[in-house]
Amino acid sequence: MQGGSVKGKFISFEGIDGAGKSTHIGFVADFLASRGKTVVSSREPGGTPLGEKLRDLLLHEKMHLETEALLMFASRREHLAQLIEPALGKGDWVLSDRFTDASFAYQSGGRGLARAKMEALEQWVHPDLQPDLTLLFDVPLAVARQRLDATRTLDKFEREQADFFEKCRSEYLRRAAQFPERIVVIDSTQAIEAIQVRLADVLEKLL
Ligand SMILES: Nc1ncnc2c1ncn2[C@@H]1O[C@H](COP(=O)(O)OP(=O)(O)OP(=O)(O)O)[C@@H](O)[C@H]1O
Ligand SMILES: Cc1cn([C@H]2C[C@H](O)[C@@H](COP(=O)(O)O)O2)c(=O)[nH]c1=O
Repeated sequence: MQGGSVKGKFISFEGIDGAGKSTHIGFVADFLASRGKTVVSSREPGGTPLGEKLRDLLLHEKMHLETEALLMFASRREHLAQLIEPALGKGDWVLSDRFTDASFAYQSGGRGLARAKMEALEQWVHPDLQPDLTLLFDVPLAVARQRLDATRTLDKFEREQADFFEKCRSEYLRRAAQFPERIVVIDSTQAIEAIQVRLADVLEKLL
């Protein structure tokens, strides 16, 4: 799924807020390191100094939905140029807490921006590169809300209503059905240990 000169592997982590992505990134990094891989963990929006400034705006400022989509892809463009592509070129494994599936889920699914606009941005920003594997942590909304409420001060996205997240989740699942060779759906209602057994099984197949 990657461009010709790329040597490492690229794994993205997706799911609605509170689904449990971040909890498992450390496990995946340790698992891959134990198999001799050099691992770079990052996130979107963010992952570079400029991307982190954009993240701060995106998570805290109200803006037009097209501005939001464009800034997500601006952050992504920088992330690809500064971190993802150089790391893959060196043979490193890149783990990204979210990538373009999140834009489809949140800006198209949640906010209602036409999918064709998202596809155009994707074609512009990374026409020849997709993750080798996307782990989609899927939970019913009520479970995600309960986990979030227990832990933190909510950002702009996390304060959205239930309907918004139902639409984000539906779009994620629609994309999983569209790209079954890339996106693996993980039932994130399971206990953390059971999820890790499943992750190890999925990762073995990528090594
Ligand atoms: N399988 C699980 N069972 C029980 N609790 C879990 C599970 N997975 C994650 N949690 C807990 O849920 C909370 C949210 O998890 P986490 O931060 O990993 O979610 P996230 O998907 O990364 O959220 P966000 O996208 O908002 O950053 C944390 O307190 C975490 O310990
Ligand atoms: C990449 C990307 C992210 N988002 C949203 C999804 C989340 O609510 C936040 C990031 O917060 P997290 O705690 O690091 O998951 O940003 C989005 O709407 N569109 C995107 O492309």
